[in-house]
Amino acid sequence: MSESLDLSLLKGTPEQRAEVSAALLRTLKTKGCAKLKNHGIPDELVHRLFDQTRRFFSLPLEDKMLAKHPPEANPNRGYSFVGQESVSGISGFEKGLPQGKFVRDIKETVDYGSATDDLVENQWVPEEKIPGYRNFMEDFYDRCFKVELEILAALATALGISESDMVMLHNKAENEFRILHYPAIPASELADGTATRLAEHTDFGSITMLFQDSVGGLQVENQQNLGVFEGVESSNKTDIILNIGDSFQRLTNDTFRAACHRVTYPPTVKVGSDEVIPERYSIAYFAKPNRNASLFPFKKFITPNTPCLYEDITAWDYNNLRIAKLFGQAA
Ligand SMILES: O=C(O)CCC(=O)C(=O)O
Ligand SMILES: [Fe+2]
Repeated sequence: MSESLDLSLLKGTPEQRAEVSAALLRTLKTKGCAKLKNHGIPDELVHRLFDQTRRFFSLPLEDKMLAKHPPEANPNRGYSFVGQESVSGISGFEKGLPQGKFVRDIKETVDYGSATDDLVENQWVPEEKIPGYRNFMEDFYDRCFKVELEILAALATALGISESDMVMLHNKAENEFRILHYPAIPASELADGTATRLAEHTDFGSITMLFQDSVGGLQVENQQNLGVFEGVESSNKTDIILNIGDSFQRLTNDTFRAACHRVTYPPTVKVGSDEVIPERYSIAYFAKPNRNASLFPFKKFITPNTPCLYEDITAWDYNNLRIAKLFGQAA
């Protein structure tokens, strides 16, 4: 994966802004994801985000279950234990493939939304279990929202569409924020292909901003070489790893395609060996268009040569179509 892009240049001269926006678009279109540094969220807070995440997952299971996710997809809030959700149900979705074989994800997660969301509530463990946790997470969500809008505006510039239309489409912060823990596991347990850390998938929203620790194992499909998954280098956990989701693919009428990604063996561990794959933590912020917004492609992308590929659907209906496939398959 190429160098991290310097996001602070978005606040530089008009030339710097145009240059970094174009580089962002180019990297996403070729590599499938981009790494961003100087994004405005202080390093110290990213380190604390990992600390808080570790604290949550270190709680006993009965405490984590005090903030449990319901067994079904919605409301998509709260703690999902290992095995509750499996992403293989949507693996072929973006490529129009039928549902493939079921693969278990060996991960546990917690999903949050905006603190001001009036449709669904976040699930928190009691404050005394992890003092300061809720405040920290709510603040971090808000910080991600600010960065999200800057990135979306930059992408709009690079695509030649209205920045304000793009921002308006996302101004309600109806996003999702997910902490993930992949427990340590013998490599041999993943060897027969019935289980993995996180099965191949695309994200549903507009853009995803991801933080990963230094363990490694995240792979993204190269957009110029489909079928080839490249490891995302993991030495700097304060970098944001950015990728495009399906909603953006629809809005741009496939000018921009959502990149498939997955989490598997880190580069240091031999496939099927007796080694134990170390535990891994990551945090994903899924930026989504407002629930009531239409995902119909922007006019600019519908031309005689590029006819419209998509029916009209609201962001919320589309989200629910996708998320329904994630839960309840383990039985
Ligand atoms: O853990 C990771 O690095 C990736 C997480 C991810 O792709 C997701 O939650 O959608
Ligand atoms: Fe993802």
